[in-house]
Amino acid sequence: MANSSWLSLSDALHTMLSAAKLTDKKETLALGSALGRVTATDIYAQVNVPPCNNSAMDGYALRSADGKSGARLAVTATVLAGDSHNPAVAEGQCVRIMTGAPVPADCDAVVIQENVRRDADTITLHSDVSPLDNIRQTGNDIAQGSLILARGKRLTPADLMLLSSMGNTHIEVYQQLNIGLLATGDELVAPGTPLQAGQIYESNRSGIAALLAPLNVRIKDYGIAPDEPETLKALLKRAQLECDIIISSGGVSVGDADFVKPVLDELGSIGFWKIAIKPGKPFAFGQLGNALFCGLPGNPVSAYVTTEQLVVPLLRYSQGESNVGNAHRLTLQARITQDIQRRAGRLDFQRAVFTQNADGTLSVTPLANQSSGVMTSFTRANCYMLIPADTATLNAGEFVDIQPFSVTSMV
Ligand SMILES: Nc1nc2c(c(=O)[nH]1)N[C@H]1C(S)=C(S)[C@@H](COP(=O)(O)OP(=O)(O)OC[C@H]3O[C@@H](n4cnc5c(N)ncnc54)[C@H](O)[C@@H]3O)O[C@H]1N2
Ligand code: MOO
Repeated sequence: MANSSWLSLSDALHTMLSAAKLTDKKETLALGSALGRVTATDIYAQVNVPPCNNSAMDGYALRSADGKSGARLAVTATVLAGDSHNPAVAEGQCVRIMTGAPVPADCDAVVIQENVRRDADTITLHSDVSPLDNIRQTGNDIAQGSLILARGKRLTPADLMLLSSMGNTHIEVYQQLNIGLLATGDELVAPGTPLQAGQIYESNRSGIAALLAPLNVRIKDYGIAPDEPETLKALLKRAQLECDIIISSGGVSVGDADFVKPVLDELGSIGFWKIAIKPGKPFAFGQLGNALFCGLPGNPVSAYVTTEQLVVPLLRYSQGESNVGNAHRLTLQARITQDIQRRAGRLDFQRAVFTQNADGTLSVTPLANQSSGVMTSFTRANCYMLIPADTATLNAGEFVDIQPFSVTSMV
């Protein structure tokens, strides 16, 4: 049943981003260590790329005025990539030139060698040549002084190549966020230990840490806390001094051993509790001293979904990344292959498999078991299928939104 006190996903995200403290601590890193970090300043091109007119092809540099089909030109010199000489080229002459070599100042075109016949030191053109043919002009990729990366850009491999192409060796980025991670629950034991009666293996921390790995944060693992308020308080008091953001899983519901919310209330403040999403309803957000606190539900699927949909955007925003807001996940449209009946009230993130049809359209089939404790359907799925909060019935053939798993939020 829907409840009017539950926030929508977008309102929850908005509240979290509004509470985020943008990091202002910067550091300078060698490019080799900067992948996935966020730029802390605007970066302007220090040089033209390419730095001089150079040839895009192997062939002959000439004056385009001489470039008529059938013309015969004398080959007077050779220029290789890396050469610095600038041979004079008179009317009726040309120079042999290689890809990447500087084009002599007297020339304004390059003809590819496939379009000439060479006899000793003479070439005959097979076709007309136009000004600037096969020339990569100075500054054509990047003009010196132009903005190439704006502040707030998460660095991709392509960005690092671009920076290197301009001669940069280091870059100013925001410092890593310190993220505290803990699991709560008396029943939990770390994998590697034999299970006793009543115990299960703790799995949420490994998945959450892996989901955060591309964000290049520093994770401090506080381990597994028992369902005991005083121990939890002591742990969170320590974590709030050591972390920018604390992420816990479990203990946020209404059971007799669910202490996370009352402890958050006592030590800090609760921003909101409960969101109209499925899974993930009892997600709690608040403040502990100077740290933000995200209390994920303990069910593994709920913890995973709320990490992806709420925690990742919060971290990206806190890291200084611009462009987090409206499009943090690519959303496509697919036709559902079966009827669905469900109880309306929460935006449903169903684990599903999408395929592409011969005509390019997409079809999507939800997996049979959508229980919040079942991770197997996650590993078999390749997308979320979203059912809007107010939708109770979907008929086969209708369009639904899907979010493919393999496309991350690095837009
Ligand atoms: N009376 C109600 N009961 C529940 C409600 C409700 O509204 N009323 N909400 C349900 C929903 S929805 C969820 S989600 C869960 C969330 O509960 P908690 O956050 O308190 O989670 P726990 O009770 O601690 O654990 C739930 C489940 O997940 C297992 N678990 C917990 N942590 C881990 C971990 N780190 N690794 C692996 N498995 C974990 C735990 O053993 C439980 O089976 O509450 C519903 N109840
Ligand atoms: O919200 Mo719970 O996450 O439905 O299982």
